[in-house]
Amino acid sequence: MTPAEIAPKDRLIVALDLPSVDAAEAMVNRLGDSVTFYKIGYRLAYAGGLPLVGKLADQGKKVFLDLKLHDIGNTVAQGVDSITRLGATFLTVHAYPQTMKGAVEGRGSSNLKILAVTVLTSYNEDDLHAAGFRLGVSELVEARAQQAQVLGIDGLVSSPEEVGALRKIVGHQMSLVTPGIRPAGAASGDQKRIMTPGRAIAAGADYLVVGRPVVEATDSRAIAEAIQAEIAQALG
Ligand SMILES: O=c1ccn([C@@H]2O[C@H](COP(=O)(O)O)[C@@H](O)[C@H]2O)c(=O)[nH]1
Repeated sequence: MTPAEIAPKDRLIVALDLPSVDAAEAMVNRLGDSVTFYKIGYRLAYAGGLPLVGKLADQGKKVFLDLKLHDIGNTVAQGVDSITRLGATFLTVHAYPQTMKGAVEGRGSSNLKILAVTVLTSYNEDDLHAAGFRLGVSELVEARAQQAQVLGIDGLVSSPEEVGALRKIVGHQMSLVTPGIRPAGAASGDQKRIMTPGRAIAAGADYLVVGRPVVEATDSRAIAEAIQAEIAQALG
């Protein structure tokens, strides 16, 4: 499927950052047929959430496993090989060359798509410098995107602020997935590079990841559907 063929509704990925499998399943039930794509990250994965990947896939949902792997290449390759059997659509690794190379090797010819996390959306220039990087956010995101492309990575995670530049580098060969999405007026929390759903889609993002604004809402389904409507409007 080319990015242009992705239905507006399927571009919203809801982050199930919830404390238990019961809480996650209750959220999936509340969202019903409105949401087709879910993300499982640290909180749920370490609370027994990995079997939920296959369960959601059996219900026709897609699952983004956001484990942000980073280790020596051999360990990453072996870990990713195990993960190919869980039924996820996307898996994240950090965008370090050895890590990305190992992930591509572990993925092999399976259907699992590897996304490289370029620079976390909670980081700004000061945070990067404090972590010892010489490059600024946009330079590091672009350098990592070029390396990811050469290594055969399937997609990139960045903030929507970098999507325009990334599209020029990688074209439509790689999926561009953006957290750091906030509906107008929503609290940014710890996110520092943020955009509204409509602006992120207009900038060229393929998928939007939204957690707290949906899962902490009084009416999660209404918020998810409002985001999907904004996505559809931005796509024209
Ligand atoms: O750079 C990144 C990579 C991953 N994330 C994850 O996305 C969600 C965002 O949740 P919100 O509640 O909408 O802020 C969360 O699971 C992060 O781990 C990211 O935010 N930035």
